[in-house]
Formats: sequence, structure tokens, C-alpha cells
Amino acid sequence: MENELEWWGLERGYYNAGGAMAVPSGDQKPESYYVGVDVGTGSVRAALVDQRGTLVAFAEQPINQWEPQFNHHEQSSEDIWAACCVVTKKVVQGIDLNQIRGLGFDATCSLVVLDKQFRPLPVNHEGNSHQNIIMWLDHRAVSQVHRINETKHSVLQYVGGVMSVEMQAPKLLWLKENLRETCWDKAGHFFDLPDFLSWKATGVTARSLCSLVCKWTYLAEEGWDDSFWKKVGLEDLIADNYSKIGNQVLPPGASLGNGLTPEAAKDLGLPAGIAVAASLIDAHAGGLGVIGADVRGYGLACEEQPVTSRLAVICGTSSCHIGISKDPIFVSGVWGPYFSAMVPGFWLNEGGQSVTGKLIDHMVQGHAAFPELQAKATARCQSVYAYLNSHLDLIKKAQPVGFLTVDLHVWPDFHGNRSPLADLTLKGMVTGLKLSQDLDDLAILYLATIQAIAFGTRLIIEAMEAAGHSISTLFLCGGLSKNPLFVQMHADITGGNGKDEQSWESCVSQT
Ligand SMILES: Nc1ncnc2c1ncn2[C@@H]1O[C@H](COP(=O)(O)OP(=O)(O)O)[C@@H](O)[C@H]1O
Ligand SMILES: O=C(CO)[C@H](O)[C@H](O)COP(=O)(O)O
Repeated sequence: MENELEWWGLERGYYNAGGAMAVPSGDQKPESYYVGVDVGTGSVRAALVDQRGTLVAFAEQPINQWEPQFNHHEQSSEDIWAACCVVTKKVVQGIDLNQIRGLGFDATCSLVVLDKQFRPLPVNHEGNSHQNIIMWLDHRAVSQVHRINETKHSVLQYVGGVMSVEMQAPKLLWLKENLRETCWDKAGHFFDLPDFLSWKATGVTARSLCSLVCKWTYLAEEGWDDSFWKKVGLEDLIADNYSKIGNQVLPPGASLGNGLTPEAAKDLGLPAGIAVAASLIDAHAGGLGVIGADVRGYGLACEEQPVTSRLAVICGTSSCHIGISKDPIFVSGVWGPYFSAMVPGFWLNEGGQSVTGKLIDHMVQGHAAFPELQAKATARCQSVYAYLNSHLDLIKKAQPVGFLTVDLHVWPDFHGNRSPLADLTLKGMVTGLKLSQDLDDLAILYLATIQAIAFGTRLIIEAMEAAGHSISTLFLCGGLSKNPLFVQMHADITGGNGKDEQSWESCVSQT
């Protein structure tokens, strides 16, 4: 569901946004194929779609993560590129490669560091250059982001008033202050991961407006603000017209250079020269897909409503809540407003919860009854989530499943609060624990965690609405949208807020 949705959306929105593709209708045989590569936190997926946007093939490959210290999360750009090659080769098996017209990437907004010859540089004290990515969820730069926020620089009003430790400026400052000789002085290129991938494919160092606006303080109309970089102690990045962090900026979907280089073509098993699109951050690729989704014909209440009434909720390791507007809306604690970073000509606001899928996995896998759960789910050939959902159905008896948690509550900010409180110091909490630790307890804890995440989404919606958004429908995609309980709890918990609960629920479920 997740990937079909994400990539269906990518096809309909991403390429069209760049004007690079027309989608013919009718039942004709596929004449053209397009490859989309989605780099999430835990895995890389490729999809092959035809000119109608129909998913033809899909492949997934896990990627490595390292946590050399608590709150330090690293990956390897070589490992990720190798995984992109594996999945791309798989999805194009058996088709005529000459029918492939284009390739696009999206990826998490992690920071990739390369030297002046484009070789990986270590982002750790151990000097392991294989680990050259500071991941988006890395929280090492706490002191740096605190000092950046103390400047109260005007660019901060475009990130919800408070910069997140998950953005690139604090991470760059951390590298400068902590790895001066081994990394900072040797670095030639700092890329957002989506832009690294498009460079790797084409040799073009142009950055996507999506990544620079959403994570690097670039303003779509004004460009870089020298005074910000000077004020935070990163004035060296201004040199040579910002060549280390990007001085050519293209809208997502724009065609890059001469397309796929012969070297990258060999790696990926694709023809050299095919069009490669400027990338998107993974959440924004999913957001574009669902915000642009054609929902006509399903009898949904949202059918006649404007796209600005949709909230895309992209839920994987984390959840991102993306809404668009014609005019800028400033929402305290919610990232943005960002202009043209996802839908050309529209502003976007992005709320988020730093860990959602990761939190559910953490709670479930850390419980004493997890081995029993695993054994029982395996015996039934089910995922642990499907097993837990049916177990909850069994124990709820006649009452609605949500009522099983009247005595057990979770506060979900185990990795700080991204939105709307924008407080990275917040921690998680569970109240109502008992001495028993059986499968019933695990199932109820799992439910309480999902409910807590859904309440977090409700808080984000309330903050966005109070600032001027008018949201009627949630569109969910990502790994967690495969979980019907997660979707239902979001419908129940966000829908009762003075809305037409029935229509809200059905829109969420259908999507
Ligand atoms: N079949 C499933 N049922 C329920 N939840 C799932 C399922 N598959 C994955 N998930 C959840 O989705 C999360 C991963 O989502 P995904 O979109 O693949 O993540 P990412 O893009 O961050 O790599 C996991 O943490 C897990 O909680
Ligand atoms: O901040 C982001 C988007 O703006 C991160 O890229 C995103 O939260 C990570 O995505 P995922 O949870 O799907 O791996």
C-alpha cells in the first residue's frame, strides 16, 4: 500500500510538476517506463511504473545504520547507492530497457559529507569514512542548535520559529566544532541525501529546491542569507558562492544535465542518457503523491474540496504532516512556511513526530512478551502487527478497542517533540503499569502507543488550524499506513474534533 501510494503519487505529481511527462489515458500497452527510487530510513525501494502510472514492479533492500554513541545515527552513501543499484536492477528485469524514459530519487533528509574529490569523509571520531552520513534523526548537535536559535535570526521564522536539531545547519556546525581536521577542513561537498543521489546519477551538483528550502534555510525567492551563516559561525560556507552547499538550485522534477552518466548507468543496469529528475525529500515525495491524488469516483466527502484542505501524513520511521496553502501561514512549532518546495506556487507547512514506526517497534520489541508474540505470529504466518491487532479484537470483548487503554497511557516523545512543541528535550512516559507482562499487556501497550501518536497528530492539526489552515481530510501513506489499527485510531482521534466524523473516517481509510 505504502509504496504503491507513494510511487503512484510520485508518477502523477513529481514528473508532471517538472513538465517532463504526459500521462496518456486508455488501455494501450506500456510504451514507456519510469523508475522511482525511494530511500527511507530503514530500506531502499524501487518501483517501475508505466506511462499510465501503473505500478509494474517493486523491490526493496534494507540499508545499514550505525549508532556509535547514543543519539548519533550514521549511514553510508556507498552502501545506500549499492542498495539503489540492487533494487533498480531487480525492477527492470524482463523489460526492454530502451522503453525506460526516466529516473527519479527521493530520500531522507540526511547529511552526506564528501571531500573535494567526492570521496566519503568520516562524520565520527573513529574516523570510519564509510560512515559519512549524519542521519536526519541524529541529535548530536544539541548545543549547536541551541546557539543557532538564540540568534533569533529572521530565517528562523520560516522553520516554525525554532530550528530543529534534525536540520542541516546545526549538524554542519557540529562537524566544524568537533571534527575540524578530519572532516570539516577536508570537506568539498555537503549534500542532502536526495541531492547526493541525483549527483551520483548525473554528475550534476545542482540541489533541489525541496531540500534546500526545507532543511538548509534557503528561501525560494531570496536565496541564501549571508547574514545567517555569518551569525551562526559558518561564514566559511559562503565562500565561492556557496559551492560546498549548493549554488545551482532546481525545482523538484526538473531534468538534470545530460541525464544518466555511463558510469551510473552501468551501476544501475539502465541505459545511459535517460532523463534524471531533481529529487525530493522522501516525505515530500509521499506528500506530493497523496495531496495530488485523484479521488474522484470513490464517493468521498473530500472529492469536491480544495487540495489545501488535505493533510498528507507520511508515516514510516517518523511521521510528517504536510499541508499546503496559497499564502504563507506561520505556525509556531511547525516547519515552514516553505515556498514551492513541493507543489510549485504553493506554500507548505510540515509538522512532524520524530519517531512513530520506530517508537511502535521499540515498545513492542522491548516488551518481555515479545518472543512469545514472535513465535505465535510466525506460527500463523502473520506480521507481529497483524497478530497484535487480532489479539486486541479478541480481548476487547463487546467494547470498542480504543477503550482497552482507559488505565494505560503513553507520552510518545521518546526522541523529543518535533511539532507543535518543538522541544527536543522532551522524553517519553508510560503511566498505568502493572506487575504482569503477558501478551495482553503487550497488546494494550502497543495500542496505547498508537493512540498517543494519533493524539500527537491531532495536536499538530489543531496548531495548523489555529494558524489558518482548514483541514478536512487526512491522506496517509508510508509503512504505518499498512496497519489498519494505526489508520483507524488516527480517524477516531482526529475526527471527533467538531468535524463530520463519518466522512473523515472514510476518507482516511480509503486512502
Ligand atoms: N505490515 C505492516 N503492518 C504494520 N506496520 C508496519 C508494517 N510494515 C511496516 N510497518 C511499520 O512501518 C515502519 C516502517 O515504515 P517505512 O515507510 O518502511 O519506513 P522508512 O521509510 O522510514 O524506512 C516500521 O517501523 C513499522 O512500524
Ligand atoms: O524530516 C524528514 C522529512 O522532512 C525525514 O526525511 C523523515 O522524517 C524521515 O522519513 P522516514 O521516517 O519515512 O524514514
